[in-house]
Amino acid sequence: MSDTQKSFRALLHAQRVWDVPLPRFDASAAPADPLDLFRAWFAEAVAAGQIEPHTMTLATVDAEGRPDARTLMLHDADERGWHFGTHTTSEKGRQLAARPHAALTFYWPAQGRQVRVRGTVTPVGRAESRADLRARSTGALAAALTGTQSEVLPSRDELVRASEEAWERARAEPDTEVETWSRYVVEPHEAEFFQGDAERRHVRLRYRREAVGPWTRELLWP
Ligand SMILES: Cc1cc2nc3c(=O)[nH]c(=O)nc-3n(C[C@H](O)[C@H](O)[C@H](O)COP(=O)(O)O)c2cc1C
Repeated sequence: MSDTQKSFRALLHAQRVWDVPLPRFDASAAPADPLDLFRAWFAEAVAAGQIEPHTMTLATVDAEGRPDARTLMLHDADERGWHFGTHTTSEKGRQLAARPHAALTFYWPAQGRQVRVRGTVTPVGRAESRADLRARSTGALAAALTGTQSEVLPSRDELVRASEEAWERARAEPDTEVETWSRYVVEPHEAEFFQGDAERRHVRLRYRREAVGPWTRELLWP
């Protein structure tokens, strides 16, 4: 084994998980709707000082059924589901157009918590997508205006040029439309809340429902 490999392994194996004071989670007192529990856990993550608790992994599948995943920002969570924004023309946008199913995961290590959501993905439509972008920062609009997400970039200079133009336009025309930008909503049929435990007796509470209707709740072996 090379020295680089050895030192990498030593560093890796020195890392710890569930090594901070963790909250107790009484699953028997959990609300009937996973949205209520998500909102409560989100507020607790913010209060616990969790960095960027509004970031999540979005997993999709490509045309061959091969998984793909990336980090995105949560734009909202309401009775329709969990919302995010992206380009319809991006890799994920194309994947979702062909196979409108996704999984989301949030990881909040400050409290040893994970939330998983699975569901059907629907674009919310032009009016809401436009409002979504308008409500966000100049930087978010500039990023959206830069466009061509997931295409091959021939050089860094090209990005700088396109980005400078996009920032200028975002400042001058804050209400400008970005045709390819859409807000999407993941309509959940399953959500799981995981509370880590130092003794590895983690609590996993899964919510499931067939269609729109009441949620069933069950505990899972960790
Ligand atoms: C913290 C963080 C937040 C991100 N938020 C978004 C987002 O809200 N929307 C988005 O399209 N990409 C976002 N990205 C970039 C994506 O991870 C990804 O690189 C991009 O969407 C292209 O993915 P795709 O090629 O699978 O379509 C974010 C990346 C990071 C690291």
